[in-house]
Amino acid sequence: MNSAAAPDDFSQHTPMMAQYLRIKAEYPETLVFYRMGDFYEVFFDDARKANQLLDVTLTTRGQSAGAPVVMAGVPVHALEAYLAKLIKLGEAVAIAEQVGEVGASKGPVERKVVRVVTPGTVTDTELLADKQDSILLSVTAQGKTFGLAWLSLTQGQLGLGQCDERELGSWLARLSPAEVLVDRDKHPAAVLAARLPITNRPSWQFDAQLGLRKLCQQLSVASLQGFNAQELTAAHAAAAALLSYAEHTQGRALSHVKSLQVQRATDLLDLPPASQRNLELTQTLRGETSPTLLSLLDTCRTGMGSRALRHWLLHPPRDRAPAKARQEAIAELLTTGFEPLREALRQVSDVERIAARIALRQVRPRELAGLRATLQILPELAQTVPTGAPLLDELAQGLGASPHLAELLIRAIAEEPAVLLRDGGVIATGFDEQLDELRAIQNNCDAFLLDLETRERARTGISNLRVQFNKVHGFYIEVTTSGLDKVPLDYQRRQTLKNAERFITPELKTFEDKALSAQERALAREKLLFEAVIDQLTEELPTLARLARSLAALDVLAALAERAATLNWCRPDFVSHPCIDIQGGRHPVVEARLRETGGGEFMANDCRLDARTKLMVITGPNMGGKSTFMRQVALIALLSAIGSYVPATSCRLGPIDAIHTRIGAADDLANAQSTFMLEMTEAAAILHSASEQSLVLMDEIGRGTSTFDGLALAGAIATHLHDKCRAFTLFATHYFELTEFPAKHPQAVNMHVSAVESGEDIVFLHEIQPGPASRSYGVQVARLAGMPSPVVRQARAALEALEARASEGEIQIDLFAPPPEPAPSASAEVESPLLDALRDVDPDALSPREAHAMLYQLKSMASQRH
Ligand SMILES: Nc1ncnc2c1ncn2[C@@H]1O[C@H](COP(=O)(O)OP(=O)(O)OP(=O)(O)O)[C@@H](O)[C@H]1O
Repeated sequence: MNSAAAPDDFSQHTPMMAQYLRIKAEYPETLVFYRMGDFYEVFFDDARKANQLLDVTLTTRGQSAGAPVVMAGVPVHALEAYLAKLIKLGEAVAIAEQVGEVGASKGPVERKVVRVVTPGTVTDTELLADKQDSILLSVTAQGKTFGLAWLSLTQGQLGLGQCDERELGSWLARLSPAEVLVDRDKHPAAVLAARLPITNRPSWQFDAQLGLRKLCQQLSVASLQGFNAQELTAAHAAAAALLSYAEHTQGRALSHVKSLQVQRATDLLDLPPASQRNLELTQTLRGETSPTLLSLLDTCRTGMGSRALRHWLLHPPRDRAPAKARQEAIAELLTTGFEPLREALRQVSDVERIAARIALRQVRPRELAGLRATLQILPELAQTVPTGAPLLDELAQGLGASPHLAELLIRAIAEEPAVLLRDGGVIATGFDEQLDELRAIQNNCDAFLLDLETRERARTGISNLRVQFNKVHGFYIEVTTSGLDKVPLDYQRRQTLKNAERFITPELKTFEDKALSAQERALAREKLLFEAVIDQLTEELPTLARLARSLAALDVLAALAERAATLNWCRPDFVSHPCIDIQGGRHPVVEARLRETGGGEFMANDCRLDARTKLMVITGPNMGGKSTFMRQVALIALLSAIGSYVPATSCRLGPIDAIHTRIGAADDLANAQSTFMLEMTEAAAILHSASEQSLVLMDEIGRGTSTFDGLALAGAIATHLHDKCRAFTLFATHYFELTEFPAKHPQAVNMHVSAVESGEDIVFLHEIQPGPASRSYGVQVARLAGMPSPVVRQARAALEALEARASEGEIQIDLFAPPPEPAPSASAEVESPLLDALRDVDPDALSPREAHAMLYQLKSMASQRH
């Protein structure tokens, strides 16, 4: 049977199945974990899914409505591990707990969904990647405009943005959401292409007016004017679905979500998905997290720092002011020393996530102890922040979290609190008189029981009589079989064991009532007090959020300073005129890998582009270092934009608005059939959007098709980039014909990667030098790669023959000639004397001689025209 298609009338089912199906009907697209004793059970289709995804065994038990009940279960204690696995797979899980008293009413215990865990809304520390934020994104289209609204529940931050269809891919790559909410009837192609976990929501939830109202309510404002977001109606529509979904999964209002950021694509340096991928910023081309630029940079001491660093890297501002402020801070840290700050940061707990969990009232006692420890070391930590750079001063101020917060936590929370509140022992002694009294009763238990034992032994003469307690039977006096004849009359039998009897006396019963109720009351009291502490902490959420931001930014700055010092990087200079002037530039990741593997020294290279030289045609052998050189220029530009130092001896940069890359790489393998289409699609996108301030990397464009096609396209693309986009372009190619390009294009130059031949071998120098490469050395590279020698010999002979033939019958084609005008369309009214003349001819009126003359005249008119 299919549970999703189950009818609303569940009366033919067993009471428990009816209850389950009622819950499931509310969560048709979510796996429902239904608590039964020590297990969470899943039924029917959910069970089959769990069986596939989690490898848990399918069973059938009994029947309901005449069909066997298919089920699978996961043990309660292993829930987190299973949830983590499901979240990673992009699944959502609704957890239905037993909320009623056992036996309180007829039928099954009442159950309710207490939380829904989805990839974009998880807040459990165990389920979240330490170094990555979990973003929930909602996307919807209004006409041609796409509205985006996103939320980081753990940061308590909302974001809004709008873009057109072409830009949507960049937004998705930049935000890299864990879950995307879309209108169930309209799936934007870019969302599907990005292969992100999708959650369908009904169309009516994407309502702009509702969204605006919800946003205002959430942020406690009358309008969004103050955020410059009043007009973003498409984004409001996305926000409507976003907020209702987030509230629905948390089962409560999101009281801590109080900040809104409006992102405009024009504020950021554009990093399209292809650039993020090709430059291996956060993932290698194979999809691994290391070695990448982020893995090299991230020596942060806290998860907050690592997450902020990732954010900085994917959101480089175009405005240079923030980068300059960060540079200044790094310079100060380099002068004064960053190690003490980094050492202090080691002891800091994840304030950002703890704050979110306070807001969602999910915080655990130990997390509060962690927060307390962090608050206590803040004054010491603040001492390690150098003064002098405005940004550092501002961040140091953010560390001045109110001392009364630390004080509250010291007073309220036990030194080493229990893991769970329900175990007790969370509130510190001395915080609450009533709790202390209740605890004293419990603590006096031991003394009372010892005393009673001594007294009863004396009274009865049973020397091995024992007074004890267990959870099931409470307090009792145990007498072994040998002493049973001495048992007094006031002993009432409680339980019979094999070799002993257990009794209770009126005195012990009275004590038991007092002790047990004291324990229960103490637990209830602790719960109440804990809630009150959370209430007080909730008031301080803005302070905690500011503290988290300051700690994260300090961590990133200290890590960037450490990287600059360890890897010998320099501080880039920003200028207002167009230029990319890098001296001694290196590719940081390739350099680090060479060092790790003992692969030799990295060869540093310069790159000079300015208003007069905007395009480099780079030639040279495969493996010569072309791709590495181009990528390093892009990475240096990006690192500069985020305020980092860069791997170079000096660097001067004018304004840059985008980094576009077209690099054929591993994606070619994955999409073998569409390689050329992909290549052209990416190239077309670049030609459409690159501006004079963009940096464009074109690596071997045209290699996905036949030589002539490829060469012709490469020539035309280079021409467009040079003449129309006028972007800073690094154009690596294996088409030698393109080395002619600079001769006809004043802003282009030839560069090549050097290599020397020694005998039949080739040695790569990895040095970028002016001028075109002398030849391509393909055969030598193949030999290096271990190609069998007969193949190398045959290839060499064939190459010589081809070269000889080419030089004999060389045809000169102007690859870069301006394109011909498009042919006039048939319908267009074209002024043509030839056509006019032809129209005037009356063939029947012409003598053969005249006809002959006319033919000559028309022919001569036609050849004049072309
Ligand atoms: N500047 C450098 N210094 C030292 N080694 C380098 C340098 N540049 C590249 N290399 C080494 O050479 C290898 C090949 O470089 P790269 O992939 O950039 O060559 P390529 O010219 O783009 O080759 P292909 O045309 O086959 O893609 C790199 O993996 C690296 O190990």
